[in-house]
Amino acid sequence: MLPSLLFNLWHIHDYVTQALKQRSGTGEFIAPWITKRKVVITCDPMNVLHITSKNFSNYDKGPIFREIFKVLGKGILSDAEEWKHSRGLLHSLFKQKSFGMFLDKVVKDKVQGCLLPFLDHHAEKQGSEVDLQDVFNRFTFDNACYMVLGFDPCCLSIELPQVVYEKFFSEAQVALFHRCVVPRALWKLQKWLGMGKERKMSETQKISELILHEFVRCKLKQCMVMEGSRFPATANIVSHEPLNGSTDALCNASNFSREATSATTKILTSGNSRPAIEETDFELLSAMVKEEQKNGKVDEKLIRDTVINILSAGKDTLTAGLTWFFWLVATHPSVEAMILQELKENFPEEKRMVLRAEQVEKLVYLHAAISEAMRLFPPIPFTQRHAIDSDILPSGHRIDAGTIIIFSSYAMGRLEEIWGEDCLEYKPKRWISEKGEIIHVPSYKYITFNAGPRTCLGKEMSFVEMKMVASVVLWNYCIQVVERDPIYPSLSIGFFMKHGLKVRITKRCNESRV
Ligand code: HEM
Repeated sequence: MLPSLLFNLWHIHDYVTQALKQRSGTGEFIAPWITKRKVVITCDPMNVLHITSKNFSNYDKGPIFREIFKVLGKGILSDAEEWKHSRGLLHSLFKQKSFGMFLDKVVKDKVQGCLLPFLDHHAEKQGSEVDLQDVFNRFTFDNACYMVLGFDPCCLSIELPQVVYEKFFSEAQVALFHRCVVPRALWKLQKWLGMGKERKMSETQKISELILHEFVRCKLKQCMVMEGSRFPATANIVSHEPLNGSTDALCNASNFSREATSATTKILTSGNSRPAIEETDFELLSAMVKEEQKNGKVDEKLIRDTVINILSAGKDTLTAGLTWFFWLVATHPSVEAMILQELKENFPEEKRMVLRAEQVEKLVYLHAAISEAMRLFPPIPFTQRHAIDSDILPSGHRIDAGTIIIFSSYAMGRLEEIWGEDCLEYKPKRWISEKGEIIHVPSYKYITFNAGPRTCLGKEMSFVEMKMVASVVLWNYCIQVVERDPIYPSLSIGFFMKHGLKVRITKRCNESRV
């Protein structure tokens, strides 16, 4: 299958969807480059239920995932004890009311302070093109950093500055996807030779370790000072150097690292356009340190890995989700009209429509429009698992120990059996019941946020953030897609648009809200 796979790589998700359709939802093949293991690809909801929930303990991320995604370390995106520990920790933090309030404040401040001024600026320069994907990428990165680390790198500003860390974060996505599809020996060789995407990859690893190493260290020190005698003796902190050596050695390793060092220094010492973290704020890194302290041990590396896991889990997914959503709305005027109608009915007094988290809960149609966009274009289009022991799937396929199983969320979102004959159409109404409520679709059918014990921890906050952004942007601006570059996904772990989403923005007048 390799020649066919490589030939169809540019539209891999549609190719897989078609192939699965011809095989009643599940196909298997031997992948010689993955040590002759069997790979099973499925979009059968019963198989997905089995793997993610019913026989959960038999399916982990496995050694191949760990090798490919080594850059993510051993936090919540790993297996076994590290996963359990990190999941418990994050789950308890995310459900706290103060975290919800902090999220609301962070997003609202960023929308008001950066996103709206940026869009106003471009709306005034009529005719100027904006890449909305890039805008959302910067927006979500700034928010994620502020929420997790308590600093705002200010990637989203009118000058669109190059922020080294963000740039390499995005490049790592492409390199990781490359590792998933090319023979292992090839990417290993490229890594050894320091060539191509692998060169970028190792630079990314160096910089993320460098920056986070410094950051977590700084934060631990700060926490010690703030908490005084209540904070742990240093002996309780399990300390680690970055994987690739000491900070100094990293700085000397390449030009890139020197660049990174100055970026780090800048970040650590200044550059915060938002008010500094206040006492009542709930920045995750400090909250994690405090929570770990209650358990008697602060593992610096685990905290660092958890931080990088949250940054990568939360940033690109939201960027991809927002980008495809805005493209679909801009190309479906009837959906846009319904969203505006709902805003008008629910918030007749609001001028700019910068809503709070509790306000966006009322927006059922908008919720449906976002769910529908992520059905057709799931921000994580496929998920991989590894079978620990042999098993038989509900579809009858035999699974040997060590088999890799991939479930395609993209194909599942386009299954006629689940969504009906019009499954390829963008129809938010399919999500709304006669009573006007959101119809619950079980997560093993709508797999966008995964299912079972490893369901996404950020699902609710993602809807809140996306609704806050969508309501204010659609209310205030008309978005016209520039029809020049074709719209199709890039070959990346995150489901981005290959050429970005180029649009022209104008201010919306009252008449166009009717
Ligand atoms: C539209 C936005 C999002 C989508 C579509 C999404 C989707 C997913 C998916 C499919 C997984 C499973 C990945 C796998 O097991 O291989 C996952 C896991 C996870 N997500 Fe999200 N995610 C989104 C946003 C977020 C945000 C904003 C956060 C947090 C800030 C977050 C935190 C997590 C975490 C911690 C996990 C790991 C859960 C575990 O393995 O126990 N996600 N997400």
